[in-house]
Amino acid sequence: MKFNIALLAGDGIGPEVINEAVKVSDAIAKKFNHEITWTPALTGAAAIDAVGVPYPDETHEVCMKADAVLFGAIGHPKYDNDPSAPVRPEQGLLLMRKKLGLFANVRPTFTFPSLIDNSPLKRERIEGTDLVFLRELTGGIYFGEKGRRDDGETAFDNCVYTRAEVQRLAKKGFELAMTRSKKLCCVDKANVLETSRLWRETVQAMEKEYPEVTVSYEFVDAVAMRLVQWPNSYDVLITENLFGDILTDEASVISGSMGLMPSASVGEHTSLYEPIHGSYPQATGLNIANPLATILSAAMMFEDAFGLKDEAEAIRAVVNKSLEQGIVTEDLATKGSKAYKTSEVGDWLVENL
Ligand SMILES: NC(=O)C1=CN([C@@H]2O[C@H](COP(=O)(O)OP(=O)(O)OC[C@H]3O[C@@H](n4cnc5c(N)ncnc54)[C@H](O)[C@@H]3O)[C@@H](O)[C@H]2O)C=CC1
Ligand SMILES: CC(C)CC(=O)C(=O)O
Ligand SMILES: [Mg+2]
Repeated sequence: MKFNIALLAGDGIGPEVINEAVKVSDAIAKKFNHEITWTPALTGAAAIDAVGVPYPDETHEVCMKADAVLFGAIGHPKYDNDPSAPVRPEQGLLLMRKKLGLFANVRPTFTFPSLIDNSPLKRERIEGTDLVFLRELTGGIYFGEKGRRDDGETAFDNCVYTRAEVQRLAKKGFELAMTRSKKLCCVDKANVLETSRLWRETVQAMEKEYPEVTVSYEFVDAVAMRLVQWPNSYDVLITENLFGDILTDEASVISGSMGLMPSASVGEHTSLYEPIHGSYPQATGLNIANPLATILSAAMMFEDAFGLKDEAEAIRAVVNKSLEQGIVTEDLATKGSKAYKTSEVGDWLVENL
């Protein structure tokens, strides 16, 4: 098969982890007789520097024409440390998600048997964890009206959801639950927020369409606690944009590193595969970032976007093998063991595929 993949490396460690994902994807393509054409495009701070905007029209065109998009990360300290910057890399990320219609961000959280002791959480709590967050990605407080009042002393960010937005995300959640253990948790703050009450009411109304699915409704603050206390009690979780963003970073602690967790952003026009982490600016250019979240995102791309399960499994298998053999970057290296460079991990995976 032939694929055209849009390649959006972004900022910070983005280009470094993307580089390794390209190496591994090309090796997989070669092994299974596929042909990949990568089309790089600008995004984030790199795009602001080059053309003044964080998600240029040309980049959007490239994404729309591609069979899938592989995304690194965006963000730069010069914007993080300047709250008054009029144009920000993150605006590009949000615009990209909106324009590509990527309303559902699938974020699996799982453990690797060889890394159980890398987690600060106790083995008996986390062993066997295998849950999936479906994070709503194009609505909520990140996209509502925001601003400052005339007094200059007051700021606001509105959280808005429509029933249709909740329904399309929840539908994916129910469908996913049907393919797994038929357990769905709707995470909200319905005791306080009107948007959460709309979420709860909408999901409750959909329950009759999926009689086999057992749905629980839990408040986000309690989920934040139970997620690290009893992660095995969850299977599929649906939630709004902000809650999903926060809870999935928290959940990455279960796996042992933020640098391990992949995701798929799916929706209307195309699908995009991205690690859940950001541009980790402290590591930029040091060749130390863990590339596995991006490589495992590429595995999700092979499976979900191209329907190539064997290729995806081959990537996951070699990743598992590398972890078992201690070929890991410094975030996973235990005391006294060697920390491999980002590019060394990629090279090892290619050689051992
Ligand atoms: N999707 C995206 O492009 C995202 C962009 N950002 C942006 O990234 C910048 C940095 O944000 P932070 O809050 O520091 O989040 P971050 O996810 O970049 O880093 C947080 C911490 O996670 C760990 N980490 C992240 N990626 C790793 C990797 N590949 N290997 C090993 N460890 C890793 C590091 O300990 C790091 O200090 C900001 O500009 C932010 O806006 C943040 C989150 C997502
Ligand atoms: C700019 C943020 C919305 C990015 C982020 O934290 C994420 O998508 O996980
Ligand atoms: Mg995040």
